[in-house]
Amino acid sequence: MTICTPGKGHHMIQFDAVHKRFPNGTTAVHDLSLEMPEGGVTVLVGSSGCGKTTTLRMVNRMVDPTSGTIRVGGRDVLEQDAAELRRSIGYVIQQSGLFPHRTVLDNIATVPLLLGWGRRKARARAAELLETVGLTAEAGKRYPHQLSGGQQQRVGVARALAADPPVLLMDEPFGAVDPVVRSQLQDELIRLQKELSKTIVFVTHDIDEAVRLGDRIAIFRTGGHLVQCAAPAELLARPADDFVADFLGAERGLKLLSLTTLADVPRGPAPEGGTWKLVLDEARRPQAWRTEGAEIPVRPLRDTDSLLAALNESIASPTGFVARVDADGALTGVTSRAEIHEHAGEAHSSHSTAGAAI
Ligand SMILES: Nc1ncnc2c1ncn2[C@@H]1O[C@H](COP(=O)(O)OP(=O)(O)OP(=O)(O)O)[C@@H](O)[C@H]1O
Repeated sequence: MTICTPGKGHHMIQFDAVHKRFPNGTTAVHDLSLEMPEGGVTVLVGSSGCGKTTTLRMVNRMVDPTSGTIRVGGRDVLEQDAAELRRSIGYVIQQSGLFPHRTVLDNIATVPLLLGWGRRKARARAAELLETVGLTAEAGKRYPHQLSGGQQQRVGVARALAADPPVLLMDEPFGAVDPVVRSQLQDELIRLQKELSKTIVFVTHDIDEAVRLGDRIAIFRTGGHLVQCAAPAELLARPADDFVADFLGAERGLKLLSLTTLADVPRGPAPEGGTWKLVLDEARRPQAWRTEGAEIPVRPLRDTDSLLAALNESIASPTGFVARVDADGALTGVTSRAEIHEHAGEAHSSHSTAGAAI
């Protein structure tokens, strides 16, 4: 049995020896002990049918466990009224689950109204949340089918946040949108989470999404077995077994580089007198690489960009150099392909030999 205990912080959600067997004999979750830290994102991943959704739905009692205990905020969920518990936990699903005959604003106001906030206050809160999730006031007057898939998902997130619940359950929330919109929605969630620090349980099939969003990732295999639960860097550097390694994919080394920033990689002055010259504007912002008779665009990187982005840029740049800039876009120096390569190798081996699971 894999037990996941993430350090000393407070655990908002605790699964203790939880088992779920459906009446038809299917074991969806097998002897699960898992703790989810307060204010952190725990991502549940694994192949289809491995029990992720069932695990998620046991948190708000949409499914009850056959045995074992689940606590939210220290309280056994089975000792709480199911409807009340559900209203106190935000829930976002793949198809947004919006009421088709209610306006977007009224959809978002659903839980506050159920909680007896009164129409005016509930709508004011809904209007505030529309803005929080990046939608216009005008969108609030429309009906769900008049929005794009990505916009509907934003409304789903706003609705889940309406009563400011401490816990959010998100079941493949971005599964039905195209990759560009998906990436935007992930960015938005990261931004929101920095502000709101909710305890989030997030189900996905997509390991890249898990690595991007998760503070911790729990990997399940068929039969509802938890195989490994760790911070993304730990998981990528030291998969517990072949199943996890296969699930992470052949590019797990590159994924690991996506978690390391460029900040510690040294930089030097831009090359002078060589084949390529870096053209700057009056604010020292890089404009292009220039060589005799040609100019090619430059894509400068900041210290907060990842080593993976740097590696990619160093390969794409015919000069072999990556231009580095500060927050205002002004040049701070350049780094060569060789240096980036060297640091990528070091970052990889330092993760692989780092201490025990965090
Ligand atoms: N109400 C139910 N009755 C019987 N079996 C069920 C029920 N709900 C889920 N199952 C079964 O339990 C197992 C786990 O299902 P679950 O939906 O939790 O998996 P999942 O990992 O979320 O899958 P997916 O990624 O495909 O959504 C599956 O074998 C599924 O068929």
